[in-house]
Amino acid sequence: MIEVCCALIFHQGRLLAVQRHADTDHPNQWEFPGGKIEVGETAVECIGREIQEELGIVVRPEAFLYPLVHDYGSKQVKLYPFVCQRGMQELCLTEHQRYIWLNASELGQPDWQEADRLLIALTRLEQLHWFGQDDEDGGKKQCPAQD
Ligand SMILES: Nc1nc2c([nH]c(=O)n2[C@@H]2O[C@H](COP(=O)(O)OP(=O)(O)OP(=O)(O)O)[C@@H](O)[C@H]2O)c(=O)[nH]1
Repeated sequence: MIEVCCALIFHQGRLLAVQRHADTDHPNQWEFPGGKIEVGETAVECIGREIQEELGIVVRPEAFLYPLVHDYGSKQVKLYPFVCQRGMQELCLTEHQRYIWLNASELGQPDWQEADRLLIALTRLEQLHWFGQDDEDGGKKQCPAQD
């Protein structure tokens, strides 16, 4: 079982999704930023490290959702989803090809990895109260190349 933390990062009431590169497992599919928990690391430490590495930002975990186990056939993944608010730094991708900010009604549109599609459906993600909420930095800081 691969234990993976992922971040549901909200900003101005929208949720961040990132797209995997074409040359990875699950090419071009969408997921939440995150990665595998390393030996000796807590889940909270993992999510902080992964988000710093992948997006170059510091996030503040606010809540966690029930973990979800999914069997891809070739691997079993246990996904630990953390709800986070975005920090103040610019968002710049190091391990994904694109990002998008989704509102609740757009959650079904990306071609998600299977575990993420299940997470969205089973937890009724569109009902999270963070959708539609504003946050403090007014959305001014974004990586220019991604706008
Ligand atoms: N980061 C992330 N990984 C996810 C999500 N959903 C999901 O099934 N996964 C799976 O969890 C694992 C996360 O691994 P990783 O981020 O550390 O590294 P990776 O994609 O290069 O995977 P790999 O080392 O197995 O090739 C992958 O097997 C990926 O397919 C998600 O929302 N975020």
